[in-house]
Amino acid sequence: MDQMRQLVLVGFMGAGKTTVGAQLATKMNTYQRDLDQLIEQRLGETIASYFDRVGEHQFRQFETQILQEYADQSAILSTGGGIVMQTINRQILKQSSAPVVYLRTQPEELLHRLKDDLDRPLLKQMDHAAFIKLWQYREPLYQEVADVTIETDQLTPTQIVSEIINQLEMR
Ligand SMILES: Nc1ncnc2c1ncn2[C@@H]1O[C@H](COP(=O)(O)OP(=O)(O)OP(=O)(O)O)[C@@H](O)[C@H]1O
Ligand SMILES: O=C(O)C1=C[C@@H](O)[C@@H](O)[C@H](O)C1
Ligand SMILES: [Mg+2]
Repeated sequence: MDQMRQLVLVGFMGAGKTTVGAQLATKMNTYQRDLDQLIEQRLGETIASYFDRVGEHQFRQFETQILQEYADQSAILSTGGGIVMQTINRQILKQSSAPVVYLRTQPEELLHRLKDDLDRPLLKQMDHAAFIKLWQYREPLYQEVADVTIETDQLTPTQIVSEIINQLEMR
């Protein structure tokens, strides 16, 4: 794989975009950008606090603005779990020169991974049934933008990194 080859990671919250993105960057000797972190840096505020203050609609508008800025700029771009909710974001991802990798994880496994996590605003508002419903709603949207899908349930982040590199090299 080229040293600076670009790649975008998408998937539901807890799928491992931030964790896998960081490991991929080390392995590929390049850098990772995390869209949630870029948003927080730009806002000077956590997403959780911004969400509470202005609501989801305004957060999504800001998310699109930052995605537009970085979609073609970053070596490895880890996106937020809700990036596929906006049609315009899906267009940006499909038009990006970077292959889009969907980290696909079953909702039960995600709930297990996130059980002690209080930082994700949407998680705070949802019971298990609502979480599964949102997963089912988003699933085809991730598939729509993905060039490669990796089933992550049974894999460690290190194994996922190897699988991504293998699959991209085979393309
Ligand atoms: N393959 C994996 N197996 C087990 N645990 C994992 C795996 N990938 C990530 N995790 C754990 O799951 C949690 C969520 O991971 P991470 O923050 O990378 O998800 P994310 O996709 O970036 O979520 P978000 O969309 O909310 O930013 C972390 O505690 C992380 O250590
Ligand atoms: O799934 C979602 O909609 C979100 C996931 C996080 O990455 C953040 O982008 C934010 O909390 C929204
Ligand atoms: Mg993340």
